[in-house]
Amino acid sequence: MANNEYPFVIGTAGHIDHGKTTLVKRLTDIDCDRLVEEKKRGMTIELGFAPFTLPSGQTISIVDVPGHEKFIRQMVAGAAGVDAVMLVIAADDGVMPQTREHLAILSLLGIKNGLTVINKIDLVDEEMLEMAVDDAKSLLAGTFLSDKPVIPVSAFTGKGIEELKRALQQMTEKAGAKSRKGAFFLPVDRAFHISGFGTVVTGTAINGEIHEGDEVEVMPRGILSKVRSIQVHGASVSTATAGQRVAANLAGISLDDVKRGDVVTAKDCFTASKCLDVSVRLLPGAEPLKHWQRLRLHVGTTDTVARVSLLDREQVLPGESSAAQLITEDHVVASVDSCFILRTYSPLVTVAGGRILMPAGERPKNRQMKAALLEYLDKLSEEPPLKERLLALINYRGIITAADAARMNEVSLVELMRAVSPFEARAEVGVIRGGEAVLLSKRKIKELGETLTKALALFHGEHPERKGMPAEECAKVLDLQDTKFTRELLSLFEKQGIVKFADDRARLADFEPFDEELFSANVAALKKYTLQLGYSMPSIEEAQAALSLTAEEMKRIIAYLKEKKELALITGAFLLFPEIEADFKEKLTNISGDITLAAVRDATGSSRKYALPLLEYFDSKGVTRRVGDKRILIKK
Ligand SMILES: Nc1nc2c(ncn2[C@@H]2O[C@H](COP(=O)(O)OP(=O)(O)OP(=O)(O)O)[C@@H](O)[C@H]2O)c(=O)[nH]1
Repeated sequence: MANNEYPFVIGTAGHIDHGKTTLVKRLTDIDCDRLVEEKKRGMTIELGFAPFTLPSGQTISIVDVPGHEKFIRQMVAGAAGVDAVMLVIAADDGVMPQTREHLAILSLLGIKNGLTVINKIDLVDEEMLEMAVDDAKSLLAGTFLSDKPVIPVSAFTGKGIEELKRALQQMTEKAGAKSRKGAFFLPVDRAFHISGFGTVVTGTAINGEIHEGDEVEVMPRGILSKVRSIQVHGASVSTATAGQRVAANLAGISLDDVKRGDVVTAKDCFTASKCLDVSVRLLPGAEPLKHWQRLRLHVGTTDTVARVSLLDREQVLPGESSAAQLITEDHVVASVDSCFILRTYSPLVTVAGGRILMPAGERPKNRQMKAALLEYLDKLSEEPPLKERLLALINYRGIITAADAARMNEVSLVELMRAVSPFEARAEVGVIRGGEAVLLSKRKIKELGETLTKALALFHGEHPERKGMPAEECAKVLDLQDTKFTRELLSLFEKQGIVKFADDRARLADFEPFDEELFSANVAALKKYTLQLGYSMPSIEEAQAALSLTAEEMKRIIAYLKEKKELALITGAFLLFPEIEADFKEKLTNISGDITLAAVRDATGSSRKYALPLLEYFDSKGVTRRVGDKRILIKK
């Protein structure tokens, strides 16, 4: 960029033949009606950019937006890169229908700065001029131009032009260019081939900058290319900045790969989508906008068919705004905060427009998601600063990779992490850093924490012998694909005091950890000791004393063996292992006569103290049935 060049773009608007092109020529000495076809038809059909030197010596750009109703979509394309507008009204004609429509569209496109020029004053007398000015002022009332200058000129004779130049300088100084930080975004308004050169695209850069040699992506198809050379206003440069009119020669792609409506962007920064989250405003004179109404959408240089999904109402009334989703027929690549226009088909009339809140939206799958989406879009409608946008996104999604959050907000990962860090410090957002960084909302952490603590309580009950749930199992419980991520999450839970995480296992904070190996050894010792005693089975207390176990250890071993059905406690709290149970059953089967207590005692070599409770236990299990003082074997 030359030193005195300032990335500020003024667009023209106004009714056909009110003298926009003549005025731009008068200001800049450039005839934007340069195409042969335009000359033939006497109309501007291609956006014409002209460098304009302010009285201060600074050079800004004027884009001569065509005036004919048919070419409104080109104005939308141009307006996306416009900082201020010059609305031209001919003094002899006054306010005309297209003056009104253009003003409405400019408001919808979010233009906030500008001034009004009353042109062709050489054709009217004082009184007519006064009327034209009054007429203009009543049109401007309540719009962004109401408190801005209205300057009478004659593009033809040059009268008033110096005043206009000064007013344009003041406007530029006061307004300042739009903030255009962020990833490079260039909606393509023309693509053509120059032999010996290759494919060239032109457009107004909306965000960021590009340099010679940069890798870029042609969206929505995601075709990668390299910037071979760049021109700004016809001069070769090595860097082009947002706000400038750019021609870029793209290496390695053919003219089939890129067309008007595509977007040349920084690599991996934008997402092509068929669902745009927006704030839509219906023009005061329009018919009510119905849910699922099919309209023509213009955004940047793209136009396509879109259905308007109203999230919380059946219709939007004239003059009202609402959060909505635009469901498009083609993939659209839009930048956050860019403006759009909706037009009916027949007649082809602009009815609504608004701002894109989130370019890659998701259709809500249920009522709860819809409510969350609405809350999120309401927040975005307030045009919050980045930090709050991010918090709203994280709260809405619950869990999102930092890379996705950065892409959706068109900021670098570094900027994103910086913006998130105060929330992390206040535990409003959880950040998982191992591998790809992931952001979690407080609510999501709570939900996941609750799911995990419930699962752990069950787990501890079922596996009292185990120290905790392995990380892999936790991943399944939490419905997370990635165990590595789960481990990081478990560490975060530990930091927040939700669970304990050690030796790759999670356990409830109040669950007593213990040595699993020692536990297994104790289980084996108990079994060995009990089986050695045969039919003189020990009570819990006897076994505990014999093996020198604590009451707590014994309790855990018994719970573990019972859970695994490897131990039964029979009346009087004797320990019965399955081996003895099986042996007892076999012995009963082998008794040739009646199964009496005496016969059982003899067969097992045990005393009444053990034989009777064993028989009663078998009765309770339905293996035997007592008839008088005998037993009948039911299950053999
Ligand atoms: N007398 C007079 N004629 C003017 C003035 N400005 C423009 N004209 C004439 O008005 C006609 C239309 O001017 P343009 O500059 O082409 O108008 P435009 O608004 O750019 O028109 P479109 O590009 O078709 O939208 C031309 O014949 C101009 O010579 C002016 O200040 N005084």
